[in-house]
Amino acid sequence: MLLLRKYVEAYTDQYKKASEDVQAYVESPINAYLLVKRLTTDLQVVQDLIITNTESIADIDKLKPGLKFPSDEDLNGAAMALARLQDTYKLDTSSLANGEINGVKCAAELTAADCFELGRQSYTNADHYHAQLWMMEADERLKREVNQTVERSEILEYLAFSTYKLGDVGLALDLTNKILELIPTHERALINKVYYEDEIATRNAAQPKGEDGSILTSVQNKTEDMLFYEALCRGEIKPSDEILAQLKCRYTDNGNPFLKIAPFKVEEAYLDPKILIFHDVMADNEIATIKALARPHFKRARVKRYTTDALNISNYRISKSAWLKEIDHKHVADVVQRVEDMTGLSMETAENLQVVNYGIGGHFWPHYDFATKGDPKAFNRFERKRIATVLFYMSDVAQGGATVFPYLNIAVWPKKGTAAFWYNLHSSGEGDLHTAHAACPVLTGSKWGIYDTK
Ligand SMILES: O=C(O)CCC(=O)C(=O)O
Ligand SMILES: [Fe+2]
Repeated sequence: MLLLRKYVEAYTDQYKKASEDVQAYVESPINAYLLVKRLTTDLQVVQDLIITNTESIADIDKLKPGLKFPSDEDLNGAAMALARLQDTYKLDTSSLANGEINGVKCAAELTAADCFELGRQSYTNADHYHAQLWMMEADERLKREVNQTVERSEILEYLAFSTYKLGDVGLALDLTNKILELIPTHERALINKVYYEDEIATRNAAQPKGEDGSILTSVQNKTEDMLFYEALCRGEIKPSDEILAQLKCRYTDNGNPFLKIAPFKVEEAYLDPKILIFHDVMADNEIATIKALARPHFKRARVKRYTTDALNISNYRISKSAWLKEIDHKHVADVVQRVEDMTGLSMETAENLQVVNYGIGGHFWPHYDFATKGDPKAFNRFERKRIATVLFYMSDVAQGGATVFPYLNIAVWPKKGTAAFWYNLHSSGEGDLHTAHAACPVLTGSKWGIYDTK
């Protein structure tokens, strides 16, 4: 009973602290992780909090009644989001643990136990690369901790095993010997020692292990395509000078008399396929209305599996969506009309407007907006081919969050009030395979968009 009271008190304190941190948490993935550790309830809440943040203390307050201790699943989601950010934006583990992102201090420091927890979760995901990084960091931090937050032998055990999985048996053995210096009777260490020594003796050591079918997030396991995608997200890749030289900016009225007075400001981002950026196409008050209308209806985005036709939550698309109709508000109808004016395409076949919010770590892996060949539904008469896509940005994003086209080497950076527009199909009606695109993970801040396909 006493123990229970202690838990509740500790938790209440954590909760208070977490609420104060909300603003800071919006700024930093590390704070997001700490926040999840402090007040998660269930997976849905983690998704709301860390993955697609809710931006306000009122939202956090709503969670109060259901508070429970963070589950393994919650912490796991947080660790995966952090690993994604770490890889994509080449974030250094020690700096992250110091609460720094790209040289700017924006979060509290992690304890050795926090680092240990991140390592343990990575290990559970068979992500031995990040497990090793975080366990090494935990060990470093532990040396400096007066009140030690975790047992060194536990760190060393995970560290030895991930090191072994990454192929360095010699180091795994050294680490295991260190455990035995601390606890000479450590049972698992004694068994592993013999095992590692055997491996070394049979010179079987060079082979990295660990193909157990689980998620591969380690840098070692990344394909060239993934590494290229991440470089694009970091803004390191550009189209050739020849291609850039052909791009123009212009005013356009699309032959529409109404637009003669206020033509659109259009910037070409690519010519074939045509990708255009429209500047200043949403007013601040429209953005405020649309965010407010969408907020109560947000649900974690789901992805259709064509094999089962079921809509699933998936790690390759992490964001919240809500759908709005023209009748919901004049501002929605105005935006729908604007899409028609911008594109010259009728909105009759369009889906409702999808409002999307990505929080820290939120992203959408490279994909097409039209049904691809392998998808039997592509030939279903109910499944429309999406001719074009319009994407309005309703926020700037402090760091990360670009829309990138991996086959075209271009990155479009979100800017409040602008919109990107592209055709997904060739004029023949066939899908244009160069239109593959993705939403890079948000590193700091929050990304808001309206997504409309027609
Ligand atoms: O948010 C983005 O940058 C792209 C989103 C997207 O491609 C989609 O929702 O289909
Ligand atoms: Fe898309």
